[in-house]
Amino acid sequence: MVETGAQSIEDLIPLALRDTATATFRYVRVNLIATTVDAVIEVFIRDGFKLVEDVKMLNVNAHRFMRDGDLSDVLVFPPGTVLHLHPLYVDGSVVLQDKASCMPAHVVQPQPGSEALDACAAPGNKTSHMVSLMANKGRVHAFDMDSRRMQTLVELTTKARCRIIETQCMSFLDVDPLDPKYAQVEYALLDPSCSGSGIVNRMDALVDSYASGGRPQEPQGGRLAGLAEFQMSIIMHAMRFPAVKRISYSTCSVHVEENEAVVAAVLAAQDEFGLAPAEQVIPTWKRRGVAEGGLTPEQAACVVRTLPEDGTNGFFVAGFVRQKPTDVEATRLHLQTIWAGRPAPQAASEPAQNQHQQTNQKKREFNKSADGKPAGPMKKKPKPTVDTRKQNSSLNGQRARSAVTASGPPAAGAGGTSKGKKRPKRRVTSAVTQ
Ligand SMILES: C[S@@+](CC[C@H](N)C(=O)[O-])C[C@H]1O[C@@H](n2cnc3c(N)ncnc32)[C@H](O)[C@@H]1O
Repeated sequence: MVETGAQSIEDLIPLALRDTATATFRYVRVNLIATTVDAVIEVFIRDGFKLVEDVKMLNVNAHRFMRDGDLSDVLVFPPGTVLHLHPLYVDGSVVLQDKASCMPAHVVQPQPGSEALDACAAPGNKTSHMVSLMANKGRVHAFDMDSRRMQTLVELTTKARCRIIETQCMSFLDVDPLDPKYAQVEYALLDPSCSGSGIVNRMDALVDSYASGGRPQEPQGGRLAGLAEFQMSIIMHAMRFPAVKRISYSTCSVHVEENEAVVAAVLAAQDEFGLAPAEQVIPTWKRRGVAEGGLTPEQAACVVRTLPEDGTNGFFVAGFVRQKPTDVEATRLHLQTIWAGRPAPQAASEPAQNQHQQTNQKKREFNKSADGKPAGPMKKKPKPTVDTRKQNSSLNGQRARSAVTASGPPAAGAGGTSKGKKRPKRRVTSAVTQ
């Protein structure tokens, strides 16, 4: 970017392509690290824009805009509004991000001062959104396998003034959930590679989501099945972090196989997490999931779909919440023992020890391998296999029976840990602390 003299990633897009990127409304996410929604509204009004209350009044020629009715930090402009040269965008006070892509951070709801992870983070729009909601306080662990996209994440989140992101260029599936470093991680945003079939806005296709480069393609043959297995393994892996209590799972795909069916398969494969209730998942948004792929109508009402006719890209978001609280202190004590290589310290009390044993028992069950043998909860790299006790998974019988493994990329564009390929070394490409 520096070499080309571009000010932002959108500047790298040929002008001809920018003209085609006007199919949907233009959404402006206010970066709460830098400013407030009211302050941004004032600036636009000073610049000659009129604040209106009805979407029917949005008209590009009349310079109008409005607050978004579902997301408190988002403003809506008519299709075709050119904002990438606006000073608020250039200085990082606002981010140009499709509304649907702003939903996951609102579903995961990370609190200021807490710890969160972003499993497939680059180029980082949702990572910086979480940091904005966290008021730049706490820690966000951002993982991505693609070093080029990770570099973009570092640039974009630096521009957005994020100071609490620690990036690691590696497969999320190789991250050890029991590493003490992640013992406080309570929130997980999962936006893994997908078919990209929901993307209608060329600009978003180029700067925001889907896979690791290339164009969205119509899925062929088993590609969707491979993506679904990979997506499920990412969710199951995030569920192994002991303190994680809230997860958002999203795709920019319109296919049931990557959306409702993956959620149904995850619900069938474990019982630590359930679906977040509808009132916690963008409750004002009318379009919900479809009762297909194994989801009941009640479950489908808990997840969100968006379509181009809603003025956004096609997108899907689901929230998972831990059903029972984990005994984080017991887990921490246990981890301390393992990592220090010395005998277990006396637990604070007998009940805590019992609780701790129960927690491990649960984990052993959770980590059971496909043949039913315990994989061992304290393995350095626990295999993200899916417990196959509940084989009536709706993902499809074949897949549920074979259990998801994360040992190889399911299809071109999706990223597991590549067999036969050299793995990217686990490394911290940038660590920014407060
Ligand atoms: C849909 S994009 C993420 C977009 C990002 N969340 C955002 O909003 O800017 C999916 C990302 O997952 C990454 N990825 C694929 N396989 C991965 C894996 N096993 N571990 C971590 N990241 C992976 C890809 O490199 C790609 O950057």
